[in-house]
Formats: sequence, structure tokens, C-alpha cells
Amino acid sequence: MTQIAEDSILTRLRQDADRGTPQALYALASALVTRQQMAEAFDLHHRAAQAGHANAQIETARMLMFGIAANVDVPRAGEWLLRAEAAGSPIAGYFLALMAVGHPSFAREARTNERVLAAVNANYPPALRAAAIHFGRKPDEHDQTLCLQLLERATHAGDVVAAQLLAERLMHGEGCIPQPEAAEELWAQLAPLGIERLPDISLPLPASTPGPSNTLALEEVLQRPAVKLLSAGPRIGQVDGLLSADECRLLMASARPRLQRSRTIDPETGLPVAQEIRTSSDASIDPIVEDLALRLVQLRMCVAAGVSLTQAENLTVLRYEPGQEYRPHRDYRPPGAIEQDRPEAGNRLRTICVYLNEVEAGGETEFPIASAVISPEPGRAIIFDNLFPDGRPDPDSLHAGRPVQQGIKWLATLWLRERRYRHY
Ligand SMILES: O=C(O)CCC(=O)C(=O)O
Ligand SMILES: [Fe+2]
Repeated sequence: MTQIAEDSILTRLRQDADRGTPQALYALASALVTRQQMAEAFDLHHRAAQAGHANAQIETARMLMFGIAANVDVPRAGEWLLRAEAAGSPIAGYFLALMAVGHPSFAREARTNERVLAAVNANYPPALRAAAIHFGRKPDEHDQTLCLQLLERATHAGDVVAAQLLAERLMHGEGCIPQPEAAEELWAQLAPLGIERLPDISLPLPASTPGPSNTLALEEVLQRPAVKLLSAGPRIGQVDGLLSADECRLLMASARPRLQRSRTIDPETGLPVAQEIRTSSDASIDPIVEDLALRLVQLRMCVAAGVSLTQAENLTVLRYEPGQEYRPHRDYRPPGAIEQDRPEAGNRLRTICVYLNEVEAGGETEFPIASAVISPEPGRAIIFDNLFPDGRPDPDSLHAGRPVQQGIKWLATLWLRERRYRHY
């Protein structure tokens, strides 16, 4: 669109907004958001929200959740969402469920499941995707069918991540008989969007005790898995099959469009720089792109690590090609780096890494001082302490991602702080 045509649209929206109907305020605010004029957009969304416009209430809440043109204010975001939900918006309920996932009362909040179900019934793709992945972990045939049906509905609603999960299931015959033609058809539709096939992974269903069949019970994520201890000092643990094939694929598909050359913190300046120590690519998942499914996976990782989700830095997904590696390093941060990124959260207490695919050769994680070597297996997690119990950095936590020799290695990492890092 030309600049002139765009300006005339904005002028018309402004004239309409001057008459002050909530819909006109909302329309102008939405147009300003696409033009990155966030301060004015927030003011207009807020006015429309006060006048009772449900979508403007959701947008006001989202801007307060993510601190866009306003300071993060989670309680106020929650109030706006409750108002929008009371006015009949299932999407507002979805965001309330999303925020509840990091909260200590999550297990007792039966309404979270009801809210997600309402958003599923409204065909809201992020809710369909999260519910599909939830049912996909359950071995019951009925739940597996539900998973596929929900992925299909999300795909029809335009969700490209769900489409990738669906294609992989159809290809491998997970929860259905193998349907390679249907999978190929989906991949053909995704190709013009620049989306390639995901790595082939085959994984038995996770060993966790599933909730009741045919019932959405997201609190299943809070079950603490058995951790196999590989070393007592520093503590290194392993959990096989922590994540399901759908969850591994979700992480790879969500990260792929956001990959860039990895950076590490320069100990001198405390600033991120590209260095030979870490030659992979990675994607940091900003909370603003975090959907319910991604938050549930991160909560699962945090439960395994015995740490609150609010202590987690942004999820990082790494991708190593042959020859790429993460040379020996420690995850705790130099003092300068802590000061630049929420010093009140303290240092990196613990790390959890989950391998997302099979690596043909190489790519093991090695702890040279603790004498542990872990081979990548999809869904396998390793959890290790970076600090002594008294908070001092433990130099024995030295570890490395050995060079990949053949194939690609995908890994998801959460660096966990000593205290609260996230707002919710
Ligand atoms: O790639 C690996 O095996 C290790 C990754 C790692 O050390 C990290 O993400 O902090
Ligand atoms: Fe590390």
C-alpha cells in the first residue's frame, strides 16, 4: 500500500475515533499497533476497554502483561481479562489460563481447564494446539484420536505449527495408521511458506501417569518425574522421556523461524557477542510469543528441575550443525552480566537441557570435571547445578556440547535463577 493510501486510512480511522464509539477506538488502536505507535495505541485500547469493548480489554491486558507502552502490571492485566471473560470472550479465558500456568495455585485452579476448553470450543488455535499436545501424551486410543482431531482443527484454522505436528504424526502413524500421502500434501502446503520437514524422531509415549482419558487435566504437567542421579557434586541428573515427540516438535517448529547465530556473554563487558566458544544457532523465545503449549512444556521442565517457572530465563532452543559445538563453559554468569539482566533474580542456580531429536553422531554433553557424558536422545533431559547450596559458583559444573559429527542436534535450555526472574 502506498504511503498516501495508508495515511488516508489512518485519517478516516481518526475521524471515526473522534466520535468515540468503542469499536472506532479499537479499530484505530489496532491500526496504530501495526504501525508500532504503541503509546497512543495503549491509550486508545484502554479507553475502548473502559467503554466495555471486550477485544480492547484483551489487548489492554496483553500490553500490561508484556509491558508494552506500559509497565508490566499483572494484577491489572488479570482484571481486564476477567472483565472480557465475563462479557463472553473465551480468548480472555485462554490468557487467564496462560498466566495461571506459572502460578503456585495452578494445581487447584479447576477453572484453568474449563477456560482452555472454552477456547478450544471457540476454535482458538493456540488452545487447540495446547490441548492436542496434552491429549497426545496419553496412551489411550481415544485420547490419541482426540489429539489428531484437535491438530486438524488448528491446522484448518491456519496454525502452521499444528500443521507440522500433524504432518509428522500422519507420516509416522502416531495415533493413526501411517498416511504418508496426507503428510506429503501438508508439507507441500507448508513449503511455499519456507517451512521444511522437521527432523524425524520416533519416541515411545512418556512414562508419566496420564490423567483420566477424554478429560483435559493440564495439572498432569506438575507430576515430578523420577530423576536418575549421574553425579552428586555437582549434582547432575537425567530424565529420559521427559518430553513427548509432539513437545519436541513444538519446540523445534516454534524456534525455527527465530534462529540466529548464538551469542555468549563477554566476561569483560557483560554484553552478548558471537564467539568461537559457541558456534550453534539459537532462538530465545520471548514471553510475547509464548503460547500456552510452550508455557506448559517449560513448566514441565521446571517441575523436573524442582524450580518455579517464574525463576526461568527465556527458553532458548539451540541448533547445531556438523562441526558446531559449545566449548567447555559454566552457565553461571560473571558479576557484570547479572547486573545487566535482573540482578534481583540472582545467578543461574541450575540448568535444564532437553534434547529434541536423534543425533547421528557426536553432540554429547560432557562434564569433564564431574566425569559424565550424556548422549542426545529425543525427550531426554539433563539437569545440573551451577552453584553450591550456599550460592557460590561451582567451577566443577564445567560442561560442553561436543561437536556434532553427523546430523543435526536440537536442544532446549532453561537457565534457572536463584529467585524470581519472570513476572508470571
Ligand atoms: O549442547 C549441549 O549439550 C550443552 C548446552 C549448554 O551447555 C547450555 O545450553 O548451556
Ligand atoms: Fe551450558
